[in-house]
Amino acid sequence: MIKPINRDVNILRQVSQPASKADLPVAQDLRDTLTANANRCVGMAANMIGVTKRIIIASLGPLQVVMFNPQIVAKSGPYQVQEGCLSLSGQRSTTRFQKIRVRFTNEQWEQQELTLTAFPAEIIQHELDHCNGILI
Ligand SMILES: CSCC[C@H](NC=O)C(=O)O
Repeated sequence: MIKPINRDVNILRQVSQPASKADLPVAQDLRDTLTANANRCVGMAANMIGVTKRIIIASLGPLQVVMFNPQIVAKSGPYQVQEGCLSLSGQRSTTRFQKIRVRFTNEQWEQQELTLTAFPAEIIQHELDHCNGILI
């Protein structure tokens, strides 16, 4: 279901709780909401739709990838970049890493790892910050 975008910083600043299998339906809400906002958004964390669980979605090329309990297990190549966020106005400068390895649970509830670079890596870092209550 398409959900309203949460702009309440009291919720956005909370550290999200680990996700469990019971949270699988949140994936569809994230997919629907990202699709509805695809003209201005490339990724979301569950707290952006008011669910303070560690779940993110990212548009990686043509795919929308949902990750439960994502963790960055390796990173290299720091750089500065200007980013925006659907939950905030304006753009802000932040530090990201050019290359990351992310470990997560997929929608089949299997553990998976992906190595990502450049913009896909940036999206994951932005959304994972949301899970930790960190805003750009
Ligand atoms: C480059 S990372 C930017 C991610 C941002 N989404 C909000 O969580 C967005 O603009 O889609």
